[in-house]
Amino acid sequence: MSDSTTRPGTPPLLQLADVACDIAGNRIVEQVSFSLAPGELACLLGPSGCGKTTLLRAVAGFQALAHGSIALRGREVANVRGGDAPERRGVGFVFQDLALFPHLRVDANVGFGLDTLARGDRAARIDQTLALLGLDGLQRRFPHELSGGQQQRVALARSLAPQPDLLLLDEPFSSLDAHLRVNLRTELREVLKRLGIAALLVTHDQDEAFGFADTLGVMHAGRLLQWGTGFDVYHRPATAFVAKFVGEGRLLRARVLDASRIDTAVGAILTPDAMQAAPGSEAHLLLRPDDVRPANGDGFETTVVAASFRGAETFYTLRLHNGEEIAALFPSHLRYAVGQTVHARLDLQHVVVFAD
Ligand SMILES: Nc1ncnc2c1ncn2[C@@H]1O[C@H](COP(=O)(O)OP(=O)(O)OP(=O)(O)O)[C@@H](O)[C@H]1O
Repeated sequence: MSDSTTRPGTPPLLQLADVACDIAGNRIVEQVSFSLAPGELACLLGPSGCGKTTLLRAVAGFQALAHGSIALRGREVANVRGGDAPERRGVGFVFQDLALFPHLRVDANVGFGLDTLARGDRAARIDQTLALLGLDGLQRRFPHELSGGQQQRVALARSLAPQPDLLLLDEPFSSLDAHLRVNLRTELREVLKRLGIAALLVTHDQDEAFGFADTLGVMHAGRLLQWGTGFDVYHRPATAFVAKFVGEGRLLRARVLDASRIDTAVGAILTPDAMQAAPGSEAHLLLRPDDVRPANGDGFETTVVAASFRGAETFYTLRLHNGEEIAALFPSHLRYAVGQTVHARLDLQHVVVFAD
């Protein structure tokens, strides 16, 4: 797995080496290795139950390792024999159940981890952090006097106030409506970038992952399948699972013709990398909706199976002559009815083929 974040000479901020975790005798996380550079924002993305939270808890120090090791700032903090307690790791965290102290006002909640600061510095830090998150003037409120979005901001402020160099976030926006979610993740990204704080955020929402992170880690069944930029994960998915899970797309059946060509229901396709698979063997070609364009009479014939208007674009499901279906995103001024014949062509910027 590529590890583009480590610069020679400087240890990564966080490094996981071949980490495995067991819960109740079951292997929940397996063979996970990646590293995070100072200030880097990363997301762990994957379906429910794939082990994202367990991995985050292992980094925080709430989950023991069954194998491998975790290092922070070049120093090992956990291995199979045990590890540093969470409070000794110097990382901030915001978990799903954000759990503000209900009996403490906002300023006391945010100042909770600031015992080592002098009184005046502590008050200044609380005010600065609240201002950063747009919470000016709410210092004296109790949590129950705040909206859900404000409570979420206070929880973020509390974790940011000690100025950790790494923040761990488990679905921190899950209780917010779609609009607040986008606003808060955009603001949080800006704040973290401004302060140079790295973050590892767990989500099963790919828009959130694309919008927040520099680097995405896609997990499935306890394993990290790919660790890379959003662009790479989308356009150069490492496995068929990543291709299907991230973005909309279909895998079209293909047959290897020779080292540089495959045959599909829409004709022969040139592959950029030499095909390792033997001629005649089965493979699959990834087609994203943005790989399919309308064509004027040329191209291949399809039948519209479903159309979903999305404003600027319409998302179509198109059936090919052999019954296979592909997805297409066309400008919405082109209107095709279900059952209509539509000519389409491929405009493949990245040809992704998975050998079976
Ligand atoms: N305390 C526990 N006891 C038993 N099984 C557990 C426990 N905690 C987690 N698991 C199991 O471990 C697996 C991974 O859980 P985890 O919470 O890490 O997944 P996740 O990817 O974060 O899921 P989600 O997106 O739904 O939060 C699941 O199958 C879950 O049922």
